[in-house]
Amino acid sequence: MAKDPVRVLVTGAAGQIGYALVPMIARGVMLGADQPVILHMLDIPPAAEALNGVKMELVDAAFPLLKGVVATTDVVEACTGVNIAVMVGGFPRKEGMERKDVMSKNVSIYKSQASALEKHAAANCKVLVVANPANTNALILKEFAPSIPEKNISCLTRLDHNRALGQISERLNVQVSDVKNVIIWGNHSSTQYPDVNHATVRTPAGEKAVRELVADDAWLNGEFITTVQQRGAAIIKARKLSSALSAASAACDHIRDWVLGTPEGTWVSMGVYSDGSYNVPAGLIYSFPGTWVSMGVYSDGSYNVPAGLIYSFPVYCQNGEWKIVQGLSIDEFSRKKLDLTAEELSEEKALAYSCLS
Ligand SMILES: NC(=O)C1=CN([C@@H]2O[C@H](COP(=O)(O)OP(=O)(O)OC[C@H]3O[C@@H](n4cnc5c(N)ncnc54)[C@H](O)[C@@H]3O)[C@@H](O)[C@H]2O)C=CC1
Ligand SMILES: O=C([O-])CC(=O)C(=O)O
Repeated sequence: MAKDPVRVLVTGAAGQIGYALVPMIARGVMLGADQPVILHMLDIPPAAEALNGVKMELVDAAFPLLKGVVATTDVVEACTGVNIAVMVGGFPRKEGMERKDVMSKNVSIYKSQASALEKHAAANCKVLVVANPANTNALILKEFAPSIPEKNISCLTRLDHNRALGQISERLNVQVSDVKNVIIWGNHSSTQYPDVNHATVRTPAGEKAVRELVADDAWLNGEFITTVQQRGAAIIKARKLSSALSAASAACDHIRDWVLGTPEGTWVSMGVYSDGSYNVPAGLIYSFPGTWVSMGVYSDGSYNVPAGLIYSFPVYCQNGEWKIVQGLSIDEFSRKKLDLTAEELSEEKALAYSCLS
């Protein structure tokens, strides 16, 4: 029997990420090739005509899974009945503006959109905030939508996670799909910490540690980290526009894994026959980690990250829920980096709250 359509909201849908994202959703990239969708697209009145143009193109593309399109500048109409909300709309920094001015504009946008989602979205709506400052916008949304469970509110750091996978795959000349379990810790900003200490590559001889295969700690602790941290700026320099196709693709990855589960990503450990991976002797029944991904989620104090921040952690997803991967060892180098990005998020939180008063 055909599935009922899922209603997916994209805010800022007339912008460049929106333009890359909505056809992916309508093609089933986000929710699967058998999942019909109804797209809700929100933008602001000056972008109404462009938004209508996007709607016309969606009709012209004749996507079989697309069962309806709502294109509106009315936040209540946009939020009504949505099961998934991808928040891409926001106020960009303009010449001569202070950080606080940008924060203040976004705090007021996320405060009002939080209330609309809380009142009008479907029960158990899952929210992904993409617009920058993504972690702090998500935190404000959480604060002003108290009846949406905090586990349903997240921000996008999957783009950074995918960038880290891409860098390792290029460096080792291996398929990106054979690299797994990098981690992005913290803020979606240049203080984020891309961590490869638990990352592995699938090889004919089993899974091998990235550190062992790269065999260049100076690169892994230096240029690799700064390349991932500053990839957004490098794209802006090259394109004169910020990342859009990779951001849209990462947003689909984030929601897909959250809703449909991370690959072999169970949080119930399962003993399997060892093929020699991680240098575990072949022939033993041994419990190996599955594949995790990075998501910005509400900190519960795991890894001594202050509770009450939206912070990027490694997570497994199963049955529509995420869980922070526990028990990973954190060395001294990593500890400092986890703390530094947490400090920045605490400062952003304080700045955001000062804009509310
Ligand atoms: N978390 C991540 O990994 C990434 C985040 N971003 C962020 O995503 C955001 C969007 O990027 P682009 O699509 O390139 O920007 P864009 O400027 O092309 O589009 C933003 C859209 O949001 C709309 N908008 C502004 N205020 C709104 C409101 N109150 N309600 C609804 N719509 C509103 C604008 O009219 C515009 O159409 C930016 O904040 C950018 O910094 C970009 C790349 C990666
Ligand atoms: O830096 C920006 O404005 C865009 C962004 O977040 C990214 O590409 O990671």
